Amino acid sequence: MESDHPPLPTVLCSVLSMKRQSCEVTLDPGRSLLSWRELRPRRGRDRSRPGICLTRMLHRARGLVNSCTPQFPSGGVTVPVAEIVSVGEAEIDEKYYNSMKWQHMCKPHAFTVRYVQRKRKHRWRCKEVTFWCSDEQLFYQWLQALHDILEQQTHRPKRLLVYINPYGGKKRGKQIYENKVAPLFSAAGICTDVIVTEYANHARDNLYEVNVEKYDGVVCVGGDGMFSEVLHGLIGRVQKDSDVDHNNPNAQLSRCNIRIGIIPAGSTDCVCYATIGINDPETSALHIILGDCQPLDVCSVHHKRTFLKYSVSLLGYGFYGDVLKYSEKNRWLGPARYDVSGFKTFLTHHCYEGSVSFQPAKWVLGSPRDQIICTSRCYICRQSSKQLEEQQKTQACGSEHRDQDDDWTTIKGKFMAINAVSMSCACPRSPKGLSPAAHLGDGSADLILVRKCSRLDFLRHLIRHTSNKDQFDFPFVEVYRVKNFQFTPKHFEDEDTESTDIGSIGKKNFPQICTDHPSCGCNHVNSIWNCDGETVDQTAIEMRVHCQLIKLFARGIENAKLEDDVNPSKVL
Ligand SMILES: Nc1ncnc2c1ncn2[C@@H]1O[C@H](COP(=O)(O)OP(=O)(O)OP(=O)(O)O)[C@@H](O)[C@H]1O
Ligand SMILES: CCCCCCCCCCCCC/C=C/[C@@H](O)[C@H](CO)NC(=O)CCCCC
Ligand SMILES: [Ca+2]
Repeated sequence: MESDHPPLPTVLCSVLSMKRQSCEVTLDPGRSLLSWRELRPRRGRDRSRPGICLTRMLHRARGLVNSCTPQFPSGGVTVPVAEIVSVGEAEIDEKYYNSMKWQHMCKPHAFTVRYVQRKRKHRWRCKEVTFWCSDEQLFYQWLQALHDILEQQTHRPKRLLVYINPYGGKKRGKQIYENKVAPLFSAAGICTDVIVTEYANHARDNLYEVNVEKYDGVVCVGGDGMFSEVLHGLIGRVQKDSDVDHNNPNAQLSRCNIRIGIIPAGSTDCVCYATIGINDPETSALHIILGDCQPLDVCSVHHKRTFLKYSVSLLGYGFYGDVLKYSEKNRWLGPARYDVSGFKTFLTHHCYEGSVSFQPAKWVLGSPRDQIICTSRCYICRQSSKQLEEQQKTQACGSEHRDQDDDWTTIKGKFMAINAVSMSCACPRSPKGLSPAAHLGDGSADLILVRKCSRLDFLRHLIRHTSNKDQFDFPFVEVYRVKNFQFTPKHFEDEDTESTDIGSIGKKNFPQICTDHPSCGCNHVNSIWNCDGETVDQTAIEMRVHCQLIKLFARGIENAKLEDDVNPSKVL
């Protein structure tokens, strides 16, 4: 009787030589695993003369081919095919070749497998192992089998467009790419077109012109600002191509299917850190090579019916707006500019008056204080996006997104900081981020309101960003999971809100002195918005989250155990 099931792929199992040691090597296509383990050396065997045991190996190898399944109870190495970086003919260095006394053979039949090795704190390294085959036939059989199985990894990129910001962070972008990334891409057979940017917004503008279709991904080498350029270029290009008016705050934006990779070479590297778990160029390059895919929420920011910016990490007013404003003047300091400016901003201790209105993200399963961390293949993100899609289908409102009008909450007051984050915003300065339980792709943002408080209280709140303690556990801090929000500064409310000169509104208000409360610290009427590290001039804004609008070459945080990553500091 004929079976309906396709025949099981054949297991390839041979005795090969690795570092002068016999090894049983198995490729199991059914389970997509490559494994090897050393065979115990026989007593009395002359280990310095591996050539001698080749004949024995040859017999055993032939006997074992296609015959068994890998079972390595101890001591072996097993690598999922999905984590093999590349396979190729070994490049044998002369010294090793001579020492092997194999000079009599015309060519060594050896192949090298490069694969991902996990280190501490989400760091990945590319490890390599070389296997020697006893004859040419066996060598080609292995190369062919490994190439065939890697060909099935169809989600891996073959052609990438790379933008390098030579001036980001410590100005090491080019060096980082050339030394740490390019060799890995080339080993993995990835073709690249590399553009070293010559001015700010070069990458963004270029993305409107290039034929993006011919690439499997766009890579940016730089920090959050450089990522933001690529984000704006790609989203903008897709909306233009699909005739979506981005100035309409309710427009249903078209998703970008081309993935973005980030090689961290900036000052904060928040997007990279929060989606991979570390800001390490080699780790990022390996995630790109393996073809990881992490959907990411994007927030659109508008002033009235004018599009301002997109944000994926922090949209912050007050403290983080002021930090950015002062840091921009000190760019020459590199990454240290944020520390200097953070200290200065903390000392000035400004608060800002205004009103915040928002609609809660009712469909989401999580909440900002539930301590459920977003991880690889996050259940909450998958469920939330499914629910949101169904909701949108039933609304059946064509290309316009319509929110219900009945569930707005408005909060008025004086704030030290208003932060909206659509991801945790974890970064080296704050390993668990501004909102540790925020989700990368749940279609919501966490809106954190830090009301006016004493300097000491604000310091206690800030310090908790560097420890495991709950930064929301203060009477002056509130946090909401929202789908959108609007902010109107108090001074703006008093103005003619119908003014058409949008660009001048923020600038006009900024230098004014608060006459109401000369002693309360509100000596600046308005702050500015920090949108992923870029300044936004308008103070009155509205923001809306677009669920999973883009995709990154990342996989979220694997086995998120915050305790491992953060040194608990003193309770303040
Ligand atoms: N060739 C260039 N010359 C000047 N500025 C550039 C160039 N290429 C890109 N930029 C701009 O540099 C700014 C900062 O870059 P980037 O984000 O890479 O570094 P960073 O600001 O040090 O890091 P982070 O954003 O992580 O804090 C970005 O806003 C980007 O638009
Ligand atoms: C006394 C100890 C106090 C320690 C307080 C540490 C708090 C750090 C929180 C850091 C949160 C970063 C959020 C990410 C923002 C990025 O989109 C943006 C662009 O790169 N970076 C900054 O605005 C740079 C922001 C830099 C802030 C200092
Ligand atoms: Ca989110």
